[in-house]
Amino acid sequence: MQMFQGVRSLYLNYSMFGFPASGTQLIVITVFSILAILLCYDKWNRRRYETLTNELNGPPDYPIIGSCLESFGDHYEKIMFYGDLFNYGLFKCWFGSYLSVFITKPEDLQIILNSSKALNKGYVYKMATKLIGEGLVTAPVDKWKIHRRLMNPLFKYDIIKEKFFPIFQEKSKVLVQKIQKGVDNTQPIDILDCISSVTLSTVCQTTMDYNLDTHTDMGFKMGVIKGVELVINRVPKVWLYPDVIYNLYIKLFGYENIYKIVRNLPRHIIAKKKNDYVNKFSKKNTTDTDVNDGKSECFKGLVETLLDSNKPEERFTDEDIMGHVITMVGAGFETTSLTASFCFLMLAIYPDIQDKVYDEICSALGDSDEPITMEQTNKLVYLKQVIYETLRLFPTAPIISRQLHDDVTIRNHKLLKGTMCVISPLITHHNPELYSNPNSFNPDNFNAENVAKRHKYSFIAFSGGPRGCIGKKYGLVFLTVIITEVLRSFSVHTDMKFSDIKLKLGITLHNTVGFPITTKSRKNRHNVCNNAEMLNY
Ligand code: HEM
Repeated sequence: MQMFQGVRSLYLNYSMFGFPASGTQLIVITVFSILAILLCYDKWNRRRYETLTNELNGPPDYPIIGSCLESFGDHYEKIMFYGDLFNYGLFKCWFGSYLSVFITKPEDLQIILNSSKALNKGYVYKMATKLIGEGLVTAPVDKWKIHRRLMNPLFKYDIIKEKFFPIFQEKSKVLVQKIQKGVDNTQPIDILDCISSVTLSTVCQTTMDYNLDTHTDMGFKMGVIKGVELVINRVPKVWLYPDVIYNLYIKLFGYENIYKIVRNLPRHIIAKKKNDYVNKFSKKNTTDTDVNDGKSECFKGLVETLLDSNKPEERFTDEDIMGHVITMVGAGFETTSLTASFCFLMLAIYPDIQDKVYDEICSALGDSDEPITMEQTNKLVYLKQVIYETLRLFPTAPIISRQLHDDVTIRNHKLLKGTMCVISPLITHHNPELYSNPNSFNPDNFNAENVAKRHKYSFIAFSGGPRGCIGKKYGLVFLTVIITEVLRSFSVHTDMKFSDIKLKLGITLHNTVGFPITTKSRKNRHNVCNNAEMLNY
Protein backbone atom coordinates (compact mmCIF):
# COMPACT_ATOMS: atom_id res chain seq x y z
CA MET A 1 0.00 0.00 0.00
CA GLN A 2 2.77 2.41 1.03
CA MET A 3 4.67 1.55 -2.12
CA PHE A 4 1.66 2.43 -4.28
CA GLN A 5 1.33 5.73 -2.50
CA GLY A 6 5.02 6.43 -3.21
CA VAL A 7 4.54 5.67 -6.92
CA ARG A 8 1.35 7.74 -7.02
CA SER A 9 3.10 10.73 -5.52
CA LEU A 10 5.52 10.73 -8.45
CA TYR A 11 2.63 11.66 -10.74
CA LEU A 12 1.08 14.32 -8.50
CA ASN A 13 1.38 17.88 -9.69
CA TYR A 14 3.71 20.30 -7.95
CA SER A 15 4.61 23.82 -8.81
CA MET A 16 8.14 24.80 -9.79
CA PHE A 17 8.98 28.47 -10.25
CA GLY A 18 5.24 29.08 -10.74
CA PHE A 19 5.00 26.38 -13.50
CA PRO A 20 3.12 23.17 -12.79
CA ALA A 21 5.45 20.10 -12.64
CA SER A 22 4.89 16.41 -11.91
CA GLY A 23 6.85 14.54 -9.22
CA THR A 24 8.96 12.81 -11.88
CA GLN A 25 9.81 16.11 -13.54
CA LEU A 26 10.80 17.51 -10.16
CA ILE A 27 13.16 14.60 -9.50
CA VAL A 28 14.70 14.86 -12.98
CA ILE A 29 15.18 18.62 -12.67
CA THR A 30 16.73 18.25 -9.20
CA VAL A 31 19.12 15.50 -10.36
CA PHE A 32 20.22 17.52 -13.38
CA SER A 33 20.71 20.64 -11.26
CA ILE A 34 22.89 18.70 -8.81
CA LEU A 35 24.88 17.21 -11.71
CA ALA A 36 25.33 20.65 -13.25
CA ILE A 37 26.59 22.06 -9.95
CA LEU A 38 28.96 19.10 -9.49
CA LEU A 39 30.20 19.47 -13.06
CA CYS A 40 30.93 23.18 -12.58
CA TYR A 41 32.67 22.43 -9.28
CA ASP A 42 34.72 19.68 -10.96
CA LYS A 43 35.72 21.97 -13.88
CA TRP A 44 36.64 24.75 -11.44
CA ASN A 45 38.73 22.42 -9.30
CA ARG A 46 40.57 20.89 -12.25
CA ARG A 47 41.33 24.12 -14.13
CA ARG A 48 44.55 24.81 -12.14
CA TYR A 49 46.01 21.44 -13.01
CA GLU A 50 45.31 21.49 -16.75
CA THR A 51 48.93 21.93 -17.92
CA LEU A 52 50.22 19.08 -15.78
CA THR A 53 47.35 16.72 -16.57
CA ASN A 54 47.86 17.29 -20.30
CA GLU A 55 51.51 16.28 -19.87
CA LEU A 56 50.87 13.05 -17.92
CA ASN A 57 49.31 9.70 -18.80
CA GLY A 58 46.76 8.11 -16.50
CA PRO A 59 43.89 5.63 -16.28
CA PRO A 60 40.60 6.62 -17.97
CA ASP A 61 38.85 9.41 -16.09
CA TYR A 62 35.44 11.02 -16.29
CA PRO A 63 33.98 14.30 -15.10
CA ILE A 64 32.97 14.34 -11.42
CA ILE A 65 33.99 10.76 -10.61
CA GLY A 66 37.51 10.89 -12.08
CA SER A 67 39.06 7.42 -12.25
CA CYS A 68 36.88 6.03 -9.43
CA LEU A 69 35.56 3.26 -11.69
CA GLU A 70 39.08 1.84 -11.51
CA SER A 71 38.67 1.30 -7.77
CA PHE A 72 36.35 -1.64 -8.47
CA GLY A 73 37.95 -5.07 -8.78
CA ASP A 74 41.34 -6.25 -7.62
CA HIS A 75 43.33 -3.24 -6.39
CA TYR A 76 46.61 -5.12 -6.38
CA GLU A 77 46.23 -6.21 -10.03
CA LYS A 78 45.15 -2.69 -11.04
CA ILE A 79 48.07 -0.91 -9.44
CA MET A 80 50.60 -3.35 -10.90
CA PHE A 81 48.93 -3.06 -14.32
CA TYR A 82 49.11 0.73 -14.41
CA GLY A 83 52.66 0.82 -13.04
CA ASP A 84 53.71 -1.39 -15.94
CA LEU A 85 51.50 0.38 -18.53
CA PHE A 86 52.97 3.80 -17.69
CA ASN A 87 56.47 2.45 -17.75
CA TYR A 88 57.22 2.89 -14.03
CA GLY A 89 57.23 6.66 -14.45
CA LEU A 90 55.04 9.58 -13.35
CA PHE A 91 51.33 9.12 -13.98
CA LYS A 92 48.16 10.88 -12.92
CA CYS A 93 44.97 9.58 -11.36
CA TRP A 94 41.89 11.66 -10.53
CA PHE A 95 40.01 10.72 -7.36
CA GLY A 96 36.82 12.67 -8.13
CA SER A 97 38.08 16.22 -8.57
CA TYR A 98 41.27 15.60 -6.57
CA LEU A 99 44.46 15.09 -8.52
CA SER A 100 46.92 12.40 -7.51
CA VAL A 101 50.26 11.83 -9.16
CA PHE A 102 51.97 8.45 -8.77
CA ILE A 103 55.70 8.86 -8.12
CA THR A 104 57.56 5.64 -8.81
CA LYS A 105 61.11 6.32 -10.14
CA PRO A 106 63.82 6.31 -7.44
CA GLU A 107 65.18 9.73 -8.55
CA ASP A 108 61.69 11.29 -8.28
CA LEU A 109 61.03 9.55 -4.96
CA GLN A 110 64.20 11.02 -3.52
CA ILE A 111 62.97 14.52 -4.40
CA ILE A 112 59.49 14.09 -2.95
CA LEU A 113 60.44 12.16 0.18
CA ASN A 114 63.09 14.74 1.10
CA SER A 115 61.16 17.86 0.17
CA SER A 116 60.14 20.20 2.99
CA LYS A 117 57.10 20.97 0.81
CA ALA A 118 55.89 17.39 0.93
CA LEU A 119 55.71 16.58 4.64
CA ASN A 120 51.94 16.51 4.83
CA LYS A 121 50.39 13.07 4.64
CA GLY A 122 46.98 13.86 3.16
CA TYR A 123 43.37 13.08 3.78
CA VAL A 124 43.46 9.26 3.75
CA TYR A 125 45.54 9.27 6.94
CA LYS A 126 42.91 11.45 8.65
CA MET A 127 40.67 8.36 8.67
CA ALA A 128 42.87 6.80 11.31
CA THR A 129 42.62 9.83 13.61
CA LYS A 130 39.45 8.61 15.32
CA LEU A 131 41.27 5.46 16.42
CA ILE A 132 44.82 6.64 17.01
CA GLY A 133 44.39 10.37 17.67
CA GLU A 134 47.22 12.65 16.57
CA GLY A 135 50.34 10.52 16.74
CA LEU A 136 53.35 10.77 14.41
CA VAL A 137 51.44 9.32 11.47
CA THR A 138 48.44 11.66 11.65
CA ALA A 139 49.71 14.84 13.39
CA PRO A 140 49.76 18.10 11.43
CA VAL A 141 53.25 19.01 10.15
CA ASP A 142 54.12 21.68 12.77
CA LYS A 143 53.24 19.38 15.63
CA TRP A 144 54.89 16.37 13.94
CA LYS A 145 58.25 18.20 13.59
CA ILE A 146 58.59 18.81 17.34
CA HIS A 147 57.34 15.39 18.35
CA ARG A 148 59.49 13.47 15.85
CA ARG A 149 62.64 15.29 17.02
CA LEU A 150 61.88 14.26 20.61
CA MET A 151 61.15 10.67 19.71
CA ASN A 152 64.03 9.95 17.33
CA PRO A 153 66.51 9.19 20.16
CA LEU A 154 64.20 6.46 21.49
CA PHE A 155 64.91 4.36 18.39
CA LYS A 156 68.71 4.66 18.38
CA TYR A 157 70.97 1.57 18.32
CA ASP A 158 71.93 1.84 22.03
CA ILE A 159 68.36 2.04 23.27
CA ILE A 160 67.35 -0.90 21.08
CA LYS A 161 70.29 -2.90 22.41
CA GLU A 162 69.91 -2.01 26.10
CA LYS A 163 66.18 -1.75 26.51
CA PHE A 164 64.30 -3.41 23.68
CA PHE A 165 66.56 -6.35 22.85
CA PRO A 166 65.93 -8.28 26.11
CA ILE A 167 62.19 -7.91 25.41
CA PHE A 168 62.71 -9.23 21.85
CA GLN A 169 64.56 -12.25 23.32
CA GLU A 170 61.82 -12.95 25.84
CA LYS A 171 59.01 -12.60 23.31
CA SER A 172 60.68 -14.82 20.72
CA LYS A 173 60.81 -17.51 23.41
CA VAL A 174 57.03 -17.14 23.80
CA LEU A 175 56.65 -17.53 20.01
CA VAL A 176 58.76 -20.69 20.00
CA GLN A 177 56.57 -22.11 22.80
CA LYS A 178 53.42 -21.30 20.81
CA ILE A 179 54.76 -22.99 17.67
CA GLN A 180 55.99 -25.97 19.72
CA LYS A 181 52.35 -26.87 20.47
CA GLY A 182 51.76 -27.78 16.81
CA VAL A 183 55.20 -29.15 15.97
CA ASP A 184 55.41 -32.27 13.77
CA ASN A 185 51.65 -31.96 13.10
CA THR A 186 50.64 -32.60 9.51
CA GLN A 187 47.84 -30.06 9.81
CA PRO A 188 49.19 -26.56 8.94
CA ILE A 189 48.75 -23.57 11.24
CA ASP A 190 48.35 -20.00 10.01
CA ILE A 191 51.63 -18.64 11.32
CA LEU A 192 50.27 -15.07 11.31
CA ASP A 193 47.94 -16.06 14.18
CA CYS A 194 50.90 -17.12 16.34
CA ILE A 195 53.07 -14.16 15.39
CA SER A 196 50.57 -11.33 15.65
CA SER A 197 49.84 -11.72 19.36
CA VAL A 198 53.61 -11.91 20.07
CA THR A 199 54.43 -8.78 18.05
CA LEU A 200 51.52 -6.87 19.61
CA SER A 201 52.69 -7.78 23.07
CA THR A 202 56.29 -6.81 22.16
CA VAL A 203 55.33 -3.39 20.83
CA CYS A 204 53.10 -2.77 23.88
CA GLN A 205 55.92 -3.59 26.26
CA THR A 206 58.50 -1.48 24.45
CA THR A 207 56.22 1.55 24.16
CA MET A 208 54.03 1.37 27.26
CA ASP A 209 56.16 -0.82 29.50
CA TYR A 210 53.08 -3.08 29.79
CA ASN A 211 53.30 -6.84 29.49
CA LEU A 212 50.18 -8.13 27.74
CA ASP A 213 51.30 -11.74 28.27
CA THR A 214 50.89 -11.50 32.02
CA HIS A 215 47.34 -10.18 31.66
CA THR A 216 44.48 -12.46 30.80
CA ASP A 217 42.28 -9.63 29.52
CA MET A 218 42.01 -10.10 25.76
CA GLY A 219 40.09 -6.85 25.29
CA PHE A 220 43.01 -4.68 24.17
CA LYS A 221 44.43 -7.33 21.82
CA MET A 222 41.08 -7.84 20.12
CA GLY A 223 40.39 -4.09 20.17
CA VAL A 224 43.63 -3.26 18.31
CA ILE A 225 43.09 -6.03 15.76
CA LYS A 226 39.47 -4.98 15.13
CA GLY A 227 40.31 -1.26 15.25
CA VAL A 228 43.02 -1.60 12.56
CA GLU A 229 40.53 -3.64 10.50
CA LEU A 230 37.92 -0.88 10.81
CA VAL A 231 40.38 1.77 9.56
CA ILE A 232 41.52 -0.46 6.69
CA ASN A 233 37.93 -1.23 5.65
CA ARG A 234 37.00 2.47 5.56
CA VAL A 235 39.60 3.35 2.89
CA PRO A 236 37.89 1.81 -0.18
CA LYS A 237 34.40 2.89 1.01
CA VAL A 238 34.30 6.43 -0.32
CA TRP A 239 30.77 6.95 1.06
CA LEU A 240 32.17 6.55 4.59
CA TYR A 241 34.71 9.38 4.16
CA PRO A 242 32.58 12.19 5.68
CA ASP A 243 33.04 11.98 9.45
CA VAL A 244 29.32 12.56 10.10
CA ILE A 245 28.38 9.48 8.06
CA TYR A 246 31.21 7.38 9.50
CA ASN A 247 30.26 8.28 13.08
CA LEU A 248 26.69 7.25 12.34
CA TYR A 249 27.91 4.02 10.74
CA ILE A 250 30.01 2.94 13.72
CA LYS A 251 27.19 3.81 16.10
CA LEU A 252 24.68 1.86 14.01
CA PHE A 253 26.88 -1.26 13.78
CA GLY A 254 28.01 -1.08 17.41
CA TYR A 255 31.70 -0.49 16.60
CA GLU A 256 32.00 2.44 19.01
CA ASN A 257 33.00 0.04 21.75
CA ILE A 258 36.16 -0.97 19.85
CA TYR A 259 37.43 2.61 19.96
CA LYS A 260 36.73 2.76 23.70
CA ILE A 261 38.57 -0.51 24.34
CA VAL A 262 41.66 0.56 22.36
CA ARG A 263 41.90 3.88 24.17
CA ASN A 264 41.15 2.58 27.70
CA LEU A 265 44.40 0.70 28.36
CA PRO A 266 46.80 3.48 27.22
CA ARG A 267 44.66 5.99 29.14
CA HIS A 268 45.13 4.03 32.39
CA ILE A 269 48.82 3.45 31.81
CA ILE A 270 49.46 7.12 31.07
CA ALA A 271 47.52 8.17 34.17
CA LYS A 272 49.60 5.77 36.30
CA LYS A 273 52.91 6.88 34.80
CA LYS A 274 51.94 10.51 35.27
CA ASN A 275 51.22 9.81 38.90
CA ASP A 276 54.58 8.02 39.35
CA TYR A 277 56.28 10.89 37.61
CA VAL A 278 54.75 13.53 39.91
CA ASN A 279 55.69 11.40 42.94
CA LYS A 280 59.29 11.13 41.73
CA PHE A 281 59.45 14.88 41.44
CA SER A 282 58.10 15.53 44.90
CA LYS A 283 60.54 12.90 46.26
CA LYS A 284 63.40 14.59 44.43
CA ASN A 285 62.47 17.96 45.86
CA THR A 286 62.28 16.72 49.46
CA THR A 287 65.39 14.47 49.51
CA ASP A 288 67.39 16.37 46.90
CA THR A 289 68.86 13.14 45.56
CA ASP A 290 68.77 12.22 41.91
CA VAL A 291 65.98 9.71 41.53
CA ASN A 292 67.25 8.90 38.05
CA ASP A 293 70.69 7.72 39.02
CA GLY A 294 69.95 3.96 38.91
CA LYS A 295 70.84 2.47 35.48
CA SER A 296 67.35 1.28 34.67
CA GLU A 297 65.86 4.56 35.85
CA CYS A 298 68.06 6.45 33.36
CA PHE A 299 66.05 5.08 30.49
CA LYS A 300 63.02 7.08 29.67
CA GLY A 301 60.36 5.22 27.78
CA LEU A 302 58.05 6.86 25.27
CA VAL A 303 55.54 8.05 27.85
CA GLU A 304 58.23 9.39 30.23
CA THR A 305 60.02 11.21 27.40
CA LEU A 306 56.85 12.99 26.46
CA LEU A 307 55.97 13.78 30.08
CA ASP A 308 59.46 15.09 30.68
CA SER A 309 59.56 17.73 27.96
CA ASN A 310 58.84 21.01 29.62
CA LYS A 311 59.47 23.67 26.98
CA PRO A 312 56.11 25.37 26.34
CA GLU A 313 56.00 24.31 22.66
CA GLU A 314 56.89 20.74 23.64
CA ARG A 315 54.22 20.27 26.25
CA PHE A 316 52.14 17.20 25.58
CA THR A 317 48.53 16.78 26.62
CA ASP A 318 47.30 13.35 27.71
CA GLU A 319 45.51 13.13 24.34
CA ASP A 320 48.87 13.75 22.54
CA ILE A 321 50.64 11.07 24.53
CA MET A 322 47.81 8.64 23.95
CA GLY A 323 47.96 9.40 20.22
CA HIS A 324 51.66 8.57 20.12
CA VAL A 325 51.32 5.39 22.15
CA ILE A 326 48.46 4.02 20.02
CA THR A 327 50.27 5.07 16.83
CA MET A 328 53.42 3.17 17.80
CA VAL A 329 51.39 0.08 18.64
CA GLY A 330 49.35 0.33 15.42
CA ALA A 331 52.35 1.11 13.17
CA GLY A 332 54.68 -1.44 14.73
CA PHE A 333 52.47 -4.43 15.26
CA GLU A 334 50.86 -5.30 11.88
CA THR A 335 53.91 -4.38 9.80
CA THR A 336 56.22 -6.68 11.76
CA SER A 337 53.76 -9.57 12.10
CA LEU A 338 52.95 -9.57 8.38
CA THR A 339 56.61 -9.27 7.36
CA ALA A 340 57.60 -12.15 9.64
CA SER A 341 54.73 -14.26 8.26
CA PHE A 342 55.68 -13.55 4.62
CA CYS A 343 59.31 -14.38 5.52
CA PHE A 344 58.39 -17.75 7.00
CA LEU A 345 56.19 -18.48 3.99
CA MET A 346 59.08 -17.71 1.61
CA LEU A 347 61.47 -19.87 3.63
CA ALA A 348 58.94 -22.71 3.58
CA ILE A 349 58.36 -22.39 -0.17
CA TYR A 350 62.12 -22.26 -0.87
CA PRO A 351 63.79 -24.92 1.37
CA ASP A 352 67.23 -24.35 -0.20
CA ILE A 353 67.10 -20.69 0.91
CA GLN A 354 65.91 -21.82 4.35
CA ASP A 355 68.89 -24.18 4.60
CA LYS A 356 71.26 -21.35 3.71
CA VAL A 357 69.73 -19.10 6.39
CA TYR A 358 69.88 -21.91 8.93
CA ASP A 359 73.52 -22.63 8.14
CA GLU A 360 74.36 -18.97 8.60
CA ILE A 361 72.56 -18.94 11.97
CA CYS A 362 74.50 -22.04 13.06
CA SER A 363 77.78 -20.58 12.03
CA ALA A 364 77.07 -17.24 13.80
CA LEU A 365 75.64 -18.72 17.00
CA GLY A 366 77.47 -22.03 17.19
CA ASP A 367 75.81 -24.83 19.14
CA SER A 368 75.02 -22.64 22.13
CA ASP A 369 71.48 -22.69 23.50
CA GLU A 370 71.80 -19.09 24.70
CA PRO A 371 69.46 -16.56 23.09
CA ILE A 372 70.88 -14.60 20.17
CA THR A 373 72.69 -11.36 21.11
CA MET A 374 72.50 -7.96 19.43
CA GLU A 375 76.09 -8.37 18.15
CA GLN A 376 75.23 -11.74 16.61
CA THR A 377 72.32 -10.22 14.65
CA ASN A 378 74.90 -8.16 12.72
CA LYS A 379 76.53 -11.37 11.48
CA LEU A 380 73.33 -12.65 9.86
CA VAL A 381 73.90 -10.97 6.52
CA TYR A 382 72.03 -13.49 4.37
CA LEU A 383 69.00 -13.46 6.68
CA LYS A 384 68.93 -9.67 6.31
CA GLN A 385 68.90 -10.15 2.53
CA VAL A 386 65.95 -12.53 2.90
CA ILE A 387 64.04 -9.98 5.01
CA TYR A 388 64.74 -7.19 2.48
CA GLU A 389 63.73 -9.38 -0.46
CA THR A 390 60.51 -10.32 1.38
CA LEU A 391 59.78 -6.63 1.94
CA ARG A 392 60.55 -5.90 -1.71
CA LEU A 393 57.89 -8.33 -2.91
CA PHE A 394 55.51 -7.81 -0.01
CA PRO A 395 55.94 -4.28 1.35
CA THR A 396 53.53 -4.39 4.27
CA ALA A 397 52.84 -0.65 3.91
CA PRO A 398 52.09 -0.80 0.17
CA ILE A 399 50.81 2.76 -0.41
CA ILE A 400 52.15 5.99 1.04
CA SER A 401 50.95 9.48 0.22
CA ARG A 402 52.14 13.06 0.60
CA GLN A 403 50.05 16.15 -0.06
CA LEU A 404 52.13 19.06 -1.38
CA HIS A 405 51.93 22.25 0.67
CA ASP A 406 53.82 24.13 -2.06
CA ASP A 407 54.74 23.60 -5.72
CA VAL A 408 57.47 21.03 -6.47
CA THR A 409 59.12 20.46 -9.87
CA ILE A 410 60.05 16.96 -11.02
CA ARG A 411 61.75 16.52 -14.39
CA ASN A 412 60.15 19.66 -15.90
CA HIS A 413 56.72 18.76 -14.54
CA LYS A 414 55.42 21.31 -12.10
CA LEU A 415 53.35 19.60 -9.40
CA LEU A 416 51.13 22.23 -7.83
CA LYS A 417 50.39 22.83 -4.18
CA GLY A 418 47.52 20.56 -3.10
CA THR A 419 48.51 17.69 -5.40
CA MET A 420 48.48 14.30 -3.71
CA CYS A 421 51.69 12.37 -4.42
CA VAL A 422 51.04 8.65 -4.22
CA ILE A 423 54.04 6.43 -3.63
CA SER A 424 53.74 2.70 -3.98
CA PRO A 425 56.70 0.54 -2.96
CA LEU A 426 54.89 -2.24 -4.86
CA ILE A 427 55.31 -0.49 -8.21
CA THR A 428 58.88 0.69 -7.60
CA HIS A 429 59.95 -2.73 -6.32
CA HIS A 430 58.62 -4.43 -9.48
CA ASN A 431 60.40 -2.18 -11.97
CA PRO A 432 62.39 -4.60 -14.19
CA GLU A 433 65.02 -1.91 -14.76
CA LEU A 434 65.81 -2.01 -11.03
CA TYR A 435 65.29 -5.71 -10.36
CA SER A 436 65.71 -8.26 -13.14
CA ASN A 437 63.01 -10.98 -12.75
CA PRO A 438 61.06 -8.70 -10.41
CA ASN A 439 58.34 -11.30 -9.76
CA SER A 440 60.56 -13.99 -8.33
CA PHE A 441 62.02 -14.34 -4.85
CA ASN A 442 65.76 -13.82 -4.98
CA PRO A 443 67.58 -12.69 -1.79
CA ASP A 444 70.71 -12.05 -3.90
CA ASN A 445 68.98 -8.87 -5.06
CA PHE A 446 70.24 -7.50 -1.75
CA ASN A 447 73.81 -8.71 -1.67
CA ALA A 448 76.36 -5.90 -1.33
CA GLU A 449 77.28 -5.91 -5.00
CA ASN A 450 73.70 -5.58 -6.30
CA VAL A 451 72.71 -3.00 -3.68
CA ALA A 452 75.70 -0.83 -4.68
CA LYS A 453 74.53 -0.86 -8.32
CA ARG A 454 71.06 0.48 -7.56
CA HIS A 455 69.72 3.92 -6.59
CA LYS A 456 69.16 4.22 -2.81
CA TYR A 457 65.44 4.86 -3.33
CA SER A 458 64.95 1.63 -5.32
CA PHE A 459 63.93 0.05 -2.01
CA ILE A 460 61.32 2.06 -0.10
CA ALA A 461 59.52 -0.47 2.12
CA PHE A 462 60.31 1.84 5.08
CA SER A 463 59.66 4.96 2.99
CA GLY A 464 62.50 7.49 3.28
CA GLY A 465 63.48 11.05 4.17
CA PRO A 466 62.43 12.82 7.37
CA ARG A 467 59.00 11.11 7.50
CA GLY A 468 60.40 7.65 6.86
CA CYS A 469 59.75 4.85 9.34
CA ILE A 470 61.03 5.71 12.81
CA GLY A 471 60.91 2.02 13.75
CA LYS A 472 63.02 0.67 10.85
CA LYS A 473 65.97 -0.51 12.94
CA TYR A 474 63.66 -1.75 15.70
CA GLY A 475 61.65 -3.71 13.11
CA LEU A 476 64.68 -5.23 11.39
CA VAL A 477 66.35 -6.31 14.64
CA PHE A 478 63.10 -7.72 16.03
CA LEU A 479 62.43 -9.68 12.82
CA THR A 480 65.99 -11.05 12.88
CA VAL A 481 65.53 -12.25 16.47
CA ILE A 482 62.19 -13.99 15.96
CA ILE A 483 63.16 -15.64 12.67
CA THR A 484 66.47 -16.83 14.14
CA GLU A 485 64.93 -18.25 17.30
CA VAL A 486 62.15 -20.05 15.41
CA LEU A 487 64.54 -21.51 12.80
CA ARG A 488 66.92 -22.71 15.51
CA SER A 489 64.14 -24.89 16.89
CA PHE A 490 62.11 -25.81 13.82
CA SER A 491 62.21 -26.13 10.09
CA VAL A 492 59.17 -24.62 8.33
CA HIS A 493 57.22 -26.24 5.45
CA THR A 494 54.21 -25.56 3.28
CA ASP A 495 52.26 -27.08 0.39
CA MET A 496 51.74 -23.60 -1.00
CA LYS A 497 53.59 -22.47 -4.11
CA PHE A 498 54.72 -18.94 -4.86
CA SER A 499 52.04 -18.69 -7.58
CA ASP A 500 49.29 -19.52 -5.02
CA ILE A 501 49.88 -16.28 -3.15
CA LYS A 502 46.95 -13.90 -3.66
CA LEU A 503 47.67 -10.41 -2.43
CA LYS A 504 45.07 -7.99 -1.14
CA LEU A 505 45.92 -4.32 -1.11
CA GLY A 506 44.72 -2.14 1.77
CA ILE A 507 46.58 0.07 4.27
CA THR A 508 48.64 -3.08 4.75
CA LEU A 509 49.32 -5.90 2.31
CA HIS A 510 47.72 -9.27 3.09
CA ASN A 511 47.81 -12.73 1.59
CA THR A 512 44.14 -13.71 1.19
CA VAL A 513 45.00 -17.41 1.33
CA GLY A 514 46.80 -16.99 4.65
CA PHE A 515 50.17 -18.33 5.81
CA PRO A 516 49.71 -22.11 6.20
CA ILE A 517 52.87 -23.57 7.71
CA THR A 518 53.80 -26.90 9.25
CA THR A 519 56.86 -27.19 11.45
CA LYS A 520 59.34 -29.99 12.17
CA SER A 521 61.53 -30.13 15.21
CA ARG A 522 65.28 -29.80 14.57
CA LYS A 523 66.15 -32.66 16.92
CA ASN A 524 69.63 -33.07 15.51
CA ARG A 525 70.43 -29.36 15.60
CA HIS A 526 73.88 -29.70 17.14
CA ASN A 527 75.00 -32.19 14.49
CA VAL A 528 73.80 -29.97 11.69
CA CYS A 529 75.48 -26.94 13.25
CA ASN A 530 78.77 -28.76 13.60
CA ASN A 531 78.56 -29.84 9.97
CA ALA A 532 77.95 -26.26 8.92
CA GLU A 533 81.06 -25.14 10.79
CA MET A 534 83.11 -27.94 9.24
CA LEU A 535 81.97 -26.81 5.82
CA ASN A 536 83.26 -23.37 6.78
CA TYR A 537 80.14 -21.37 5.90
C1 HEM B 1 58.70 -4.37 8.90
C2 HEM B 1 58.38 -3.42 9.69
C3 HEM B 1 57.94 -2.04 9.28
C4 HEM B 1 57.65 -1.53 8.05
C5 HEM B 1 57.69 -2.24 6.70
C6 HEM B 1 57.29 -0.14 8.25
C7 HEM B 1 56.97 0.74 7.23
C8 HEM B 1 56.72 2.08 7.41
C9 HEM B 1 56.48 3.02 6.36
C10 HEM B 1 56.46 2.69 4.88
C11 HEM B 1 56.27 4.22 6.93
C12 HEM B 1 56.00 5.52 6.23
C13 HEM B 1 54.54 5.74 6.13
C14 HEM B 1 54.25 6.99 5.38
O1 HEM B 1 55.13 7.71 4.97
O2 HEM B 1 53.08 7.24 5.21
C15 HEM B 1 56.35 4.05 8.36
C16 HEM B 1 56.18 5.05 9.28
C17 HEM B 1 56.16 4.86 10.63
N1 HEM B 1 56.48 3.70 11.30
FE1 HEM B 1 57.01 1.97 10.43
N2 HEM B 1 57.35 0.14 9.58
C18 HEM B 1 57.74 -0.98 10.25
C19 HEM B 1 57.94 -1.12 11.61
C20 HEM B 1 57.68 -0.15 12.54
C21 HEM B 1 57.83 -0.31 13.96
C22 HEM B 1 58.34 -1.58 14.64
C23 HEM B 1 57.42 0.86 14.55
C24 HEM B 1 57.38 1.25 16.00
C25 HEM B 1 57.64 0.49 17.01
C26 HEM B 1 57.03 1.76 13.48
C27 HEM B 1 56.55 3.04 13.66
C28 HEM B 1 56.32 3.92 12.64
C29 HEM B 1 55.89 5.29 12.86
C30 HEM B 1 55.60 5.94 14.20
C31 HEM B 1 55.79 5.88 11.60
C32 HEM B 1 55.39 7.32 11.29
C33 HEM B 1 56.66 8.14 11.16
C34 HEM B 1 56.42 9.61 10.89
O3 HEM B 1 55.47 9.97 10.19
O4 HEM B 1 57.21 10.38 11.42
N3 HEM B 1 57.21 1.11 12.28
N4 HEM B 1 56.63 2.74 8.64
